[in-house]
Amino acid sequence: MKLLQVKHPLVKHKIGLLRAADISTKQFRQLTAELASLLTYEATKDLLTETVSIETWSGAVEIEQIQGKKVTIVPILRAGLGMLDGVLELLPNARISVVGVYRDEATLQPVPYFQKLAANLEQRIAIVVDPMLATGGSMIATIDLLKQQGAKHIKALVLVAAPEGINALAQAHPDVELYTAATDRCLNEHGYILPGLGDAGDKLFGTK
Ligand SMILES: O=P(O)(O)OC[C@H]1O[C@H](OP(=O)(O)OP(=O)(O)O)[C@H](O)[C@@H]1O
Ligand SMILES: O=c1cc[nH]c(=O)[nH]1
Ligand SMILES: [Mg+2]
Repeated sequence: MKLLQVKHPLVKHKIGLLRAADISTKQFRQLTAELASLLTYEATKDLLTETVSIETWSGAVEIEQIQGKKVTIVPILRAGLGMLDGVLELLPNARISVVGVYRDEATLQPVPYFQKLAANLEQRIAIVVDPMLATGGSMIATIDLLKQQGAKHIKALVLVAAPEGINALAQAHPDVELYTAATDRCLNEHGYILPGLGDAGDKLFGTK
């Protein structure tokens, strides 16, 4: 599996701010969206362009346009919604495919509960977004579902990844590309990432 930890200074700075225990809901939301944009910039570096001729004020000019496959963004409910606006900022025409998966607190197993996917997934690059890759179960279940519906080209964007989740995802879906802002130490006995962010969904939605 291709794994890219984005080392840009802005990413390092913003992920650091996101870890503060006393962060406000507003700041958590804002940084999550900003980091999502920065990861999207990295994850779209290999999009192909083609040269086309357009009319400008000074005559015909050749410009480059993104060609080929269209994109669908796939936020995993709930916490993935916090990244959606940041991705849309750079890909404003992308279709959105929503997948609901929660992690059973006792078993840590993913429980899918919603899906509404864009059409023609086989013709699209799917960019799956979720701030946390812990055991990897939620991401793997989402990618299983996308592949069952025809998706062939999948990139996953996360803010914090645990080694356990990276290994599980690499085993289950070696063809997927994973972009992360940080790779953390390990999971605790409740399956939370250390040092991590805590519960990203609760922080984004102001629950608990
Ligand atoms: O890698 P995993 O072990 O599957 O854990 C990561 C998942 O857990 C969190 O979701 P959660 O179940 O808390 O749902 P929420 O987003 O609705 O809070 C997080 O947003 C991921 O989806
Ligand atoms: O550390 C973790 C693990 C799963 N889900 C979260 O929101 N945080
Ligand atoms: Mg949660």
